[in-house]
Amino acid sequence: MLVVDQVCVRRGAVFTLQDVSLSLAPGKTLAVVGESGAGKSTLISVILGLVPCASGAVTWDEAPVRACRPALVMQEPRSAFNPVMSLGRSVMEPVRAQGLEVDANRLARLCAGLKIAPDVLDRRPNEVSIGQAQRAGILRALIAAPPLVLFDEPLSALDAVTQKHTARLIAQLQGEEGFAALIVTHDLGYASAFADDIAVLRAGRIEELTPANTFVEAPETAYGRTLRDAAFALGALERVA
Ligand SMILES: Nc1ncnc2c1ncn2[C@@H]1O[C@H](COP(=O)(O)OP(=O)(O)OP(=O)(O)O)[C@@H](O)[C@H]1O
Repeated sequence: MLVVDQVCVRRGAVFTLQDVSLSLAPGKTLAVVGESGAGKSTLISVILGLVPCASGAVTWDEAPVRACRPALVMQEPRSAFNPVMSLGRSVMEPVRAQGLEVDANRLARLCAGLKIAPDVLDRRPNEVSIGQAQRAGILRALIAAPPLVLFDEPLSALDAVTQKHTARLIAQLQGEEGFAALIVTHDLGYASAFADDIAVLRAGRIEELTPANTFVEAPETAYGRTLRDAAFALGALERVA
């Protein structure tokens, strides 16, 4: 399981994460919400070991997280891929980097689930739609069957119908594969519908960590209520319900 234990991250003189603690078990989904600049991307970076902890520790099964080869679904679907490589070649890289061959059955099953036509993988990122690139990003993350997947706004580039389809698909694949999922999102409707728990990050601290099914009815903090009410005002919660 993923354990983030009293982590502080400092950028220059400023702490961008302070005393952040959370855990995430296999098969579970934690949504991290919070306004711009709250530290959500920094949390992903520190989990992946891309920025150091000033204090505290991040582990997967009591070892450094990178040892479990976590996968990241990046926010910008097209720029997440090498522009001069076919999507298919980029997708295979995490498997080949481990000195393994791609399991053709697994690839076919994931492509079918993600509705990725074979010819899409022959194209470069600028030759597919943003939605196709986003689904290819999810394929690349899942192809090597990682135990931990970090999703940074995985639905942000998609229209509402494709968002719903892709959210359900991620949940279905998680049910089959049992990976732990940490999802950074601005979308409280998505978080409340698909996560087990919701962590509200505010100015680098966890303001509250609440089961998703009670967050909509009863956020634990005034700031949680502010976020919830803002999402209601924009219609985000009604959209998923
Ligand atoms: N490389 C950096 N150097 C200095 N400060 C940084 C750096 N990256 C991020 N920050 C600062 O850290 C804080 C948290 O940024 P972060 O990108 O984690 O927020 P976020 O919650 O992901 O925001 P958004 O929703 O806008 O993506 C911000 O104040 C930001 O300006």
